Amino acid sequence: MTTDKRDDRLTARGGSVQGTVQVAGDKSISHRAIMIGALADGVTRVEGFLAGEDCLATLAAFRSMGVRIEGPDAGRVTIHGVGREGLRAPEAPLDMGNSGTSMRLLAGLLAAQPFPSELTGDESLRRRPMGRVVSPLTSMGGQVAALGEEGRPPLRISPVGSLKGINYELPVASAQVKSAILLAGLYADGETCVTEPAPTRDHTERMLSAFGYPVRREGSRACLQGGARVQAADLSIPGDLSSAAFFLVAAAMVPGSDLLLEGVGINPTRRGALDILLAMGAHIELQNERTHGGEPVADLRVRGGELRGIEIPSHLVPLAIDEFPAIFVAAAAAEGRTVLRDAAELRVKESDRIQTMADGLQALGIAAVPLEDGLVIDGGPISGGRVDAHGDHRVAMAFAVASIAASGPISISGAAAIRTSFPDFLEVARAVGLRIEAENE
Ligand SMILES: O=C(O)C1=C[C@@H](OP(=O)(O)O)[C@@H](O)[C@H](O)C1
Ligand SMILES: C=C(OP(=O)(O)O)C(=O)O
Repeated sequence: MTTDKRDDRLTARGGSVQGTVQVAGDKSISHRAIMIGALADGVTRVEGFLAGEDCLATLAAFRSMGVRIEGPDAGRVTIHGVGREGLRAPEAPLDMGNSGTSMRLLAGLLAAQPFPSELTGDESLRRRPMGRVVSPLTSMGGQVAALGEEGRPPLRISPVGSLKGINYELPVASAQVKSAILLAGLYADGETCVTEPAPTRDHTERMLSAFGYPVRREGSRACLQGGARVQAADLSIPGDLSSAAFFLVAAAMVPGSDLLLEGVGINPTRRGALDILLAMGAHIELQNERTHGGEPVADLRVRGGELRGIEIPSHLVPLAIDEFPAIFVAAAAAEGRTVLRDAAELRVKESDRIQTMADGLQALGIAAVPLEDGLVIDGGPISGGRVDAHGDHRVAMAFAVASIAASGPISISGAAAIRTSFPDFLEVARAVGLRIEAENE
């Protein structure tokens, strides 16, 4: 999907971090707005939609299943819901680009449809494990086949008469797997329950409730009864803490920085990065806390100072899973050692984030030792250098902000994927004072 290579190489030359910014809309919530809005009876109006390539892949998939969607236009999207039985067979395989969320959640929804479908993606997505959704969906009676090696995409989904509800214990803490099962459960006979080994983002449960679909939460279990209808609702999507994390780190690690990030989601199942950075000594204040579209939101004021290395508590890992590239940069700039364990999931993201981050940090003179399930980083002087983001948006943005604390420019290849989650990253970064150039600009 990412064919335009103009901004695949970036050079980041440091700068400062000052001012007030709004980060892009939340990616996880934007995907779900399209999916659930499409299944609803009535018209759903969305504000704050993230027009990144991942969410646009979800949007395109629903258009090709007959859903009329207007926008995105300055974050506004209007979804003309077709109702729970209204999706039509797509004419071609659905290309989910770089987006694991799109592929896994759609696998659940499509397993319940009366038509066949196929889900494919780019080179990175075709390397990611899908057995984790194939297995529970098969237990529900679905026919989902992973056509790649060892449970990898593409996925071929065949229609079945009906699905049955299950009681599923997630073997890994994954909101994508939980959501795939719950979306299939909307169509299943009886009740579908998912138990998680640790809390994961609960945007699917919250959004279904906002669309009038009852979801029961009992401790670590989320349950719903199949067969009810979804009612259109207007939604306002908060800023993405996963995008804000790059600027939180940029500002927190350099004395003299002062930044206000407005309207950022602080859902307790997502805010692990805030708690980790606070434990590292970051000066972050949560201001003007409020609820926005069923999600807790705050303005985050962050001021630069000294950070210290910590042992990252395991319970925070799933709550900060996408923010580790940024947190590793904070650890590199911190005094002392940071140890992360219990984070093997990082190896199966858009890149192997343990290895790509360790390689990049080492290239910048930082002692970073990969573990099977984590990383040990000794903070120290960060030099300039060349790093490879391996087409991973979060790795590219992490190294771009690392330049703030580096003694020389950082040249980053494989950075075009930034458009998947934060298409205006360069504009926002420059607005706060970072000096970043894209090759051929
Ligand atoms: O449900 C979601 O929107 C997401 C869940 C997480 O993945 P896992 O479910 O694989 O942990 C996260 O890494 C991803 O960026 C978005
Ligand atoms: C892991 C991520 O996304 P996805 O799984 O949707 O590709 C991410 O955005 O960091």
